[in-house]
Amino acid sequence: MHTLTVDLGDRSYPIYIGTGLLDRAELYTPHIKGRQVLIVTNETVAPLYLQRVKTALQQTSGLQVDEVILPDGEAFKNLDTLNLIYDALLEKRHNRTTTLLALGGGVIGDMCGYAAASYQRGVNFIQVPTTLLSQVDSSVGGKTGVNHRLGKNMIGAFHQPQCVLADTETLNTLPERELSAGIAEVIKYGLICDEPFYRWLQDNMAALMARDPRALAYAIERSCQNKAEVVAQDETESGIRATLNLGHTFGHAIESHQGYGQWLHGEAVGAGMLQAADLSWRMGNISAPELEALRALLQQAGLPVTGPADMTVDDYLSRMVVDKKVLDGRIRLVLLQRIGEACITSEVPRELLLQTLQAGNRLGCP
Ligand SMILES: NC(=O)c1ccc[n+]([C@@H]2O[C@H](COP(=O)([O-])OP(=O)(O)OC[C@H]3O[C@@H](n4cnc5c(N)ncnc54)[C@H](O)[C@@H]3O)[C@@H](O)[C@H]2O)c1
Ligand SMILES: O=C(O)C(=O)C[C@@H](O)[C@H](O)[C@H](O)COP(=O)(O)O
Ligand SMILES: [Zn+2]
Repeated sequence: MHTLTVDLGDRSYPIYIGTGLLDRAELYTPHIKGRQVLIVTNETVAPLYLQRVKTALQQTSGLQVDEVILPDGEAFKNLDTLNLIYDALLEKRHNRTTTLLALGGGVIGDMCGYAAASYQRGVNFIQVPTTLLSQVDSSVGGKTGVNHRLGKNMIGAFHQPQCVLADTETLNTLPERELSAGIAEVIKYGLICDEPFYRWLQDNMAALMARDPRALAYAIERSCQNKAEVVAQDETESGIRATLNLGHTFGHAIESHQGYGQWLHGEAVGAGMLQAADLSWRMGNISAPELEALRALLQQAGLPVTGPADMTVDDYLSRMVVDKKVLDGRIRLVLLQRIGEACITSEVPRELLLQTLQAGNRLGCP
């Protein structure tokens, strides 16, 4: 097992990464302060992993262990589903010392985290991510929340977990499409802050897609290390943390326009990162061969390299103007300064943005 730390002073917490961690009672217990735990999971993950987590927790005598099993999917990441968590907490009389435990992917982690941030004005929670995307990104950093019909993650809070327990063996049951979605966020770290990792990904994408355990473990650790460093510098996104949003202004527009769940978050981010890279090329920041190499890497990872065929420029713009990074009414975008370095700008010439949005499957063409 490898242990990384998210360094936030007296709110620092560990990220445990390894195999067989779900069963290890001693990893959970130091992070459970009271006598109650509510496991939040969904109908897909519960039959696979719920009993193992319960068995581990029940080794602590006197601990009340309850569960709530939510419907599965991005379409259920909303306030209605959140209410099912509050219902369970109240019906089972959970108090302020309770601990919530998110067992599942990013949808479960974001919703469980927001329930923890808001229940009785804030209780503890633990992240047990079971998708690649949640192990490399969503379980770390304390962004929690739910979607609104008009925008992604529009209702939420920053609320850090007590620990993150990433059992990489859970990835053995993950559908191929979800593996690819997770790889999109992995590629993101290479692009925004870690060029050597980007080169490693170019050399090792076939191993990752074949779920080589060593390659996966390395990619997860390196991704978490990168994210932990950014979060430690800027927990609430007043500056550098926004770089973790590369591709997301385009990607969130795709997700909400298509209807949540039609495009997976990672798929929309994959297409969105290529749009951001196309714009970076139009701005003269990266070369045409670098743009082509990114397209090839995304394709090798099984990710889309164009947005939805039927999405118009106006469809994009009407969604992009509600992005959380908008400042003084102006869209702010994360672009590439070069491969391995991102920049945040509201100074993009409008005609270049329109060219990118119009380019469709001809990204990278004048
Ligand atoms: N908070 C953050 O910092 C952050 C970062 C990135 C993404 N997100 C959010 O995360 C969400 C996407 O997360 P995701 O990609 O994990 O999607 P997800 O949570 O929908 O999980 C993907 C699918 O895999 C299933 N699943 C989970 N674990 C499994 C396993 N081990 N075996 C088989 N099936 C399994 C789930 O039930 C679901 O059907 C989005 O809502 C996105 O906005 C948040
Ligand atoms: O942790 C962050 O910061 C991120 O931006 C990570 C993203 O991958 C993630 O999708 C996040 O939820 C997007 O945040 P939002 O503030 O744009 O909703
Ligand atoms: Zn994301």
